[in-house]
Amino acid sequence: MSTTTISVPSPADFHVHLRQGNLSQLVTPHVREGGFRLAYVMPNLTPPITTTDQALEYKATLERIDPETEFLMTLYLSPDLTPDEVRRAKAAGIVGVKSYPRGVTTNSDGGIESYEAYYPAFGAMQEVDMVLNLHGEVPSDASANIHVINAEPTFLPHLRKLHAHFPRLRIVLEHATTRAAVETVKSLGATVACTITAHHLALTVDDWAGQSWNYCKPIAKFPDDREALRQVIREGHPRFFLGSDSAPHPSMKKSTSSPDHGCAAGIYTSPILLPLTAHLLESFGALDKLEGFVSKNGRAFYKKEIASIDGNNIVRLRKRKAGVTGTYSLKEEEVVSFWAGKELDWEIDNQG
Ligand SMILES: O=C1C[C@@H](C(=O)O)NC(=O)N1
Repeated sequence: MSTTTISVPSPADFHVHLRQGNLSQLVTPHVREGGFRLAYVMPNLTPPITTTDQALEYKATLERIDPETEFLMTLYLSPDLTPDEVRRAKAAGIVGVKSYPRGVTTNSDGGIESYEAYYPAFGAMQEVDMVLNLHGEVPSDASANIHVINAEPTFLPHLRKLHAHFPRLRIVLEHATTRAAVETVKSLGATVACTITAHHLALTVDDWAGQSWNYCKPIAKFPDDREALRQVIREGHPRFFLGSDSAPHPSMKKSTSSPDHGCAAGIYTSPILLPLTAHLLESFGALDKLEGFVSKNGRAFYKKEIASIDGNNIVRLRKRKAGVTGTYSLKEEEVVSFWAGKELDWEIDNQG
């Protein structure tokens, strides 16, 4: 690998929010502009995507916006997900089901309150080989001393239990932020994997306390937790891969300048994702793991290996400092990218 250019075969973002309406028109092309060829699309729209028909309609809309990106669709876990609906979804090419515990993040009001209630659906998913994507936090509960800092470690027993009950069900713990989560996933079998975001490789608590643009769920944790995320990438562990959780929100909803609304959880990385990931991996000595982290590992877990490697699906990065564009807008929509105003050491050279 040269130190001035890197070629990555068909990068895949295994966790991204592409929204709806004008916001979707604005952000969907950024997946490709940010260097990615495949988007694993989250279903937390309003209303959420809970049925096969809704997911297919959403997919068609995204394909109209960008016909060249491959969109893999998910359903939002809800009582609509009967075993029959699982089989229908599988037959229609839907890849996964995303579980949001109630109230932990954006559009999770319809989220779940018990995993056991969904055991029949999980059994059907195991049978037909669909993937279960877990937002790995439990809701805050002052009476049990559960809060945003310990919500992920407190969730991990649920992951262990689900894997024990459904050992052949492919499960992804999404956007891990703690050493405890990394160690738990490593200790489990080949059917359990884990996504890591780019922003959690950069941030710790000090970066979001008082800085609403860096607020997301799960929140970035302590330096030692961030080090565990970096270390597992340095090791090249095959069950850990990129899922950006790129989550655009209108600027007004990220700003704390008005007292009548809180700050939306979500960090927007799509437009700069591949250069940002290369920049971060290089900063902690893992640039040689870039291909595994952004392409091979996730593709192997999802059984979406690249059919043939040719110029069309190679994305090249070159080492050159480039400023991060701050604001993107379309009609009345405006979003601001992570690291706006900063510099990255890598930029996309050409796209096939
Ligand atoms: O899990 C999530 C959801 C996402 C969103 O905005 O949809 N934002 C987040 O920060 N985390």
